[in-house]
Amino acid sequence: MIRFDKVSKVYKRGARPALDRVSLEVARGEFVFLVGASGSGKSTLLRLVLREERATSGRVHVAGREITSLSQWKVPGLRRQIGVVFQDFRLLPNKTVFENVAFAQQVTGRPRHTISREVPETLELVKLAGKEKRLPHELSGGEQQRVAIARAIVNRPNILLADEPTGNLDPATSAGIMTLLDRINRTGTTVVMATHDEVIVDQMRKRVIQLVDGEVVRDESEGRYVVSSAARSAAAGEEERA
Ligand SMILES: Nc1ncnc2c1ncn2[C@@H]1O[C@H](COP(=O)(O)OP(=O)(O)OP(=O)(O)O)[C@@H](O)[C@H]1O
Repeated sequence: MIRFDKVSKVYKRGARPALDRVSLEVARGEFVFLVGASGSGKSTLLRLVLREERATSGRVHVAGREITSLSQWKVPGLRRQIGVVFQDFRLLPNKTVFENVAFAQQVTGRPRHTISREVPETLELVKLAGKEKRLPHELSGGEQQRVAIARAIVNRPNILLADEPTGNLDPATSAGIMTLLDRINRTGTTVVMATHDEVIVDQMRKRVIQLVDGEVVRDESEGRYVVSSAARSAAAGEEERA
C-alpha cells in the first residue's frame, strides 16, 4: 500500500537530510506506529505519502502508484485515497459537527443523498450521534478528535495517516481514540500513526518503525516492542480507571 525505496528528503541544500535513504513497506490493512524524537522525520515521511513534499531522491509508491513523479493534477486523486488526522484537530470552527464531516464529502462532489446517509453513519461509528449540531468549541478535545477522524474516514480512504492524534489528549481519552483507530483498521483501512506516546505503542502491540535523525533504526512487528514493566502497569491502571 505504501513503499519507500531509498527515499531521502533534503529541505535546504547543504542541510542534514530530514529523511535519509529510508526503505520500508506497509502492506494493505496494516497498522504501523512511526516513532522517534522530535525532528527525527516522522511528519516529513507522512507529508511525502500525501505528496505535500516530494522526495529529493528515491521512490515513493502509494496505492500502486509511484508518486514522486506524479503530475500535479493527479495529486487530488491520490489524496482522496488518504484520510489525515492531526494533533490539533483542525476543524472548521464555525461549522457544526455534521457540517465539518459533510464538508469533506461536498468537496469531493458527493451527492446530497449520499452525504445525508454517510455522515450520520460515520458519526455513529465514532460515537458522536446526538452531537451533530454542536460547534467544535462546544466539544471536549476527545470529541473534537472524533469529529476529525470522522471527517478523515467519511470518504472511506484506503489509508489513514495520523500525526500525533493523541498529543493533546489525556491518557483515558487517548485510549478511546486508539480503540477507534484500531476499529477503523479492522475494517481494512491501512493506518500509519506518528506518536511520541510509548505507553500507547506498548499497549497496542502493532508494528513499530523508529526513526533517528531521518534513518530507520528499528522496524519490529507486534509484541516485540517492549517498554518497562512499570510503564506497562501504569498503562493498565489507566485502562481500569477509564
Ligand atoms: N518545511 C521545512 N523546511 C525546512 N526544514 C524542515 C521543514 N520541515 C521539517 N524540516 C526539518 O526536517 C527535520 C525533520 O522534521 P519533521 O517535522 O519531519 O520531524 P518530526 O519527527 O515529525 O518532529 P515532531 O515530532 O517535532 O513533529 C527537522 O530537522 C526539521 O527541522
